[in-house]
Amino acid sequence: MTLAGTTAPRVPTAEQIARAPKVLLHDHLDGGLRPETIVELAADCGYEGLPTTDPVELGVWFREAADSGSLERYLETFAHTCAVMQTREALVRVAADCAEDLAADGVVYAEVRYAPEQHLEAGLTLDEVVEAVNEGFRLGEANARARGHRIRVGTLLTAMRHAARSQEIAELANRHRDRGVVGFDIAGAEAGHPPTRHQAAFDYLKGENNHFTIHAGEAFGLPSIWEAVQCCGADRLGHGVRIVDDITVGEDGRVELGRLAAYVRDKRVPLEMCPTSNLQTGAAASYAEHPIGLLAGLKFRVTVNTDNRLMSGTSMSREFGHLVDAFGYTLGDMEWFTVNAMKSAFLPFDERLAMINDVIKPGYAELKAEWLFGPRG
Ligand SMILES: O=c1[nH]cnc2c1ncn2[C@@H]1O[C@H](CO)[C@@H](O)[C@H]1O
Ligand SMILES: [Zn+2]
Repeated sequence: MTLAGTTAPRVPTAEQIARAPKVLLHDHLDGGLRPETIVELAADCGYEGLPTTDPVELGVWFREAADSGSLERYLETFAHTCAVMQTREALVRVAADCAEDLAADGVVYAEVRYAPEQHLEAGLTLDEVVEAVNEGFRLGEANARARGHRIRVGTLLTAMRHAARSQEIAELANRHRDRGVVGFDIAGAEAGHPPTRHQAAFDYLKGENNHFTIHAGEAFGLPSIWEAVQCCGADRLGHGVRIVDDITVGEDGRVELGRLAAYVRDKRVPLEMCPTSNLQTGAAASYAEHPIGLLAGLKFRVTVNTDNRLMSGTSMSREFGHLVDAFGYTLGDMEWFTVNAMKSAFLPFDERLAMINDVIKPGYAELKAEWLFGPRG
């Protein structure tokens, strides 16, 4: 007897991927604006530096400019988004758009990051920036709810690694803790800016029992990951793709982990992987060759993320779509990535557990059962 045709289809449809509950841990607020919002905000504040004021052309421009193969060139594009995010109204609008866009894409929980120090040009204080962004997220959550989408958004405050404000930003994150801010991050060009430059900020946050993630192992290799984990004490790694440099796969398929890779896996250090962004900055050659396939196969604590939806022309559904195409992932695999992400979130344990048991698992169970009730021949 053959069982062909009587089991669940392996590969989820694009429509199922879109409806599946998703959790996003690594998304930059200033990397996710809608092109039309940028054009409107630029007109409002008199910013004349945009390469074009046609929203469609502008979206293409960001994707192409970010497609440079270098993290430094990729980061140059943020000058335009930050330029139009300098007032309270602009920050409220961008954050509200962000929550609505993520919710419409099936994201149920997101941690969105931004660098408050990059939004002070029109006179806002650091605290006013945080308050405006939080107001925008609460508005976006409510707007999403009115359209039947459920989403919770927390923020991570980023300090720029080339600058010298990390202590101030860490204190800001601590001050706004439990009021929208769930943690801290450092970002920006990696080479020449090791995370230990910001050791005082990390030590301060540890002293306060607060949480932080560090962009590491994206443009730079193992030493940056080692410092982030062993010196700074990062709770998670932003990207962390270069951990594969400490893994050897023999001709016979035998896998050997070096000490650092073994530590990262043993300690369940979450890796915030962003496949499309890595292709653009040259950290990976193709989706099929992206280290996420190997690392997920080895059961590292891998999560799937967008990084910058504008610069990468992406969404959580698109990232999963690419991975499904490249690796044949099933709904069960998507659920594994999503539970990994929820376990790794900077939300209190009871809330993470409820998200997993009451939102994520029932959502996937329903999707997994759909094949039973579809049209039959
Ligand atoms: O992938 C990345 N690696 C390092 N830095 C990044 C990446 N994406 C964005 N930013 C930087 O983080 C700032 C705050 O959101 C952005 O302005 C950008 O400079
Ligand atoms: Zn990032």
